[in-house]
Amino acid sequence: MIVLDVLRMADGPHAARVRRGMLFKIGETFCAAVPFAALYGALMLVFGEAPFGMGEILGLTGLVAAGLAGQFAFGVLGARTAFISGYGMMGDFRFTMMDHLSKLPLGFFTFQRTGALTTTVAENVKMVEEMFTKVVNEIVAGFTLPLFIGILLVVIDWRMGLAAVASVPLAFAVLRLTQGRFMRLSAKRVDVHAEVSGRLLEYIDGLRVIRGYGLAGAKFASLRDSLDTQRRVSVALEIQGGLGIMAMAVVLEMGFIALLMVGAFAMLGGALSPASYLMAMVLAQKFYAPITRSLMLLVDIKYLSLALKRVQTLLNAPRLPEPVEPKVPSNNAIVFDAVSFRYDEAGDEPALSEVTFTLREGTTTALVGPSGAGKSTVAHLIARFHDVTSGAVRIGGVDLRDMASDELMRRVSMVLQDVHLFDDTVANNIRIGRSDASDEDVVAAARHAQCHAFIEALPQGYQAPIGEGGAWLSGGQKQRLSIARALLKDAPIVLLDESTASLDPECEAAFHQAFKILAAGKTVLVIAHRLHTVVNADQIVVMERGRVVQTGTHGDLIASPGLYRTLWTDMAEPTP
Ligand SMILES: Nc1ncnc2c1ncn2[C@@H]1O[C@H](COP(=O)(O)OP(=O)(O)OP(=O)(O)O)[C@@H](O)[C@H]1O
Repeated sequence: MIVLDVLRMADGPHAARVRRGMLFKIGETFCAAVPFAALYGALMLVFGEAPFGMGEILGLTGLVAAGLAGQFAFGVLGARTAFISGYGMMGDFRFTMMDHLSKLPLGFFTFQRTGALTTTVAENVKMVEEMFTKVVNEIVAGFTLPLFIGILLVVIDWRMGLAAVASVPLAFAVLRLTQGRFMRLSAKRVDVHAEVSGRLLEYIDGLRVIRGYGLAGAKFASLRDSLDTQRRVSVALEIQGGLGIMAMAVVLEMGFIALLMVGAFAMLGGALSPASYLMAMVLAQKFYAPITRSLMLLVDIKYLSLALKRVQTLLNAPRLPEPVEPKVPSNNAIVFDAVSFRYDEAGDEPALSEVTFTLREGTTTALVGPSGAGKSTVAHLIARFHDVTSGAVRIGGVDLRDMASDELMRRVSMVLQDVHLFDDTVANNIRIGRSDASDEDVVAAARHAQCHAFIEALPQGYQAPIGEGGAWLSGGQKQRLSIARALLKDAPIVLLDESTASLDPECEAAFHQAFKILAAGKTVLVIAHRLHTVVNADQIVVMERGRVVQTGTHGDLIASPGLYRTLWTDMAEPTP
């Protein structure tokens, strides 16, 4: 039962408030029913069924005024409580979700998943928020008002009360009958919606390639297919949902016919007064509309329950486990001890097989090897983007899995090929490295990273907005900003995924100058794509198809036959 699920979700400090909000809503609807009792009294006066006097009139007027005042007071309190608890709870919930996302292995975030995630985090959570702030209380009101009116009807005449409520279970049954297909279509729509988000994300991300190959708009088949399915499912769902609701409403209103007839017979037989008959007719008008509305909301809430399920599935995705008793490394040497790793648990080819080597503290190790050899994977495992499949990665003698993730992140800086810039100022993008850094520290880091000159040349300098992704910055400028971040962070371990191939010689020189300052005294791992940049490394690890095939200095490796010497010779004598 979805309403129970919702209540279960409302735990923590907001739970009591959510329930209080519901009680206020019940109070509000009770007060809304009070004027009907007064109306009944007035009708009895008019039809001469009760003694008419000023006292009675004043009494009834007071009753209506009290009902309206109570309705207003409870209404304000209820709305306030529902909004505070609903938005408060979902605000906390969003933070929990962000925190959870930050602790998932990076393998979780494929394009399709990221699209679905955007839908879940942005839209589905918003839907659940609506449920808490508005829908649940509306349903509470939608069922309690008819309950009070039903009681009033029974008090007036029990036969009319029964006639009025007889159609309610029938309406429920009709709704249930039409629900199976509706829920199947709803589940499909939620899935298709997430798929469309993934496709859109892929489309926007690959827009340059798509345009380059003339695949823009409707020619981009996968997005078009998803949009077509979304349209078909949405139309079918609206038609199916509409049919069910209409059938249910008609069956429900048939209770009014029963009420008319039962009342008429009772009045003709002298068992019912005209005031009671008239009052029952008026009450019937207020009886069915809220039930129809509530049943419609229940259908909506069932749809919302699918959104809730997606949110719960996301929260249940397993995080990288945190140690119960975290250990602190004694130094910053890194050891790969017989590490094997598969991205896909079921896949045949491991990305790394039995990789063993040591990065001594304060030295620079270069990783070289052909494309796909596993170099980036090594760096990602040091940053614990994933956990190893077997073996262990240790820093200062401590297995990464025994180290608190905050401790690891404090120790490691990454300068990646793909520099991510946020839609913020230049200064704040550098400050990602250390959020409490002063302006002077930011400028000093930018100077050392060879960024100061181009930042100063901007009209707004360090306060210039970078724009999402930093589209107007060159590749070399982005990389140096990334070094400025790492300089500011000043972590003892630095991982550099070097892609200097895209830089012109001047930019490359500036980059290496900046990196030299960053690397001084640190334990450094450089993923090198061009061999001439690694000749001075303290150690070179040569990889091929996920294995370490050679280790040594440039001098050692060039002196003996092997992959390194082949790569070096090929580089020196490029094939014509
Ligand atoms: N996210 C991923 N999911 C599945 N397989 C992956 C993923 N990333 C890399 N791989 C695979 O793991 C292997 C090693 O890739 P890796 O990126 O570490 O190589 P690399 O040496 O850094 O390559 P390059 O020099 O081209 O960047 C390759 O076979 C690659 O296809």
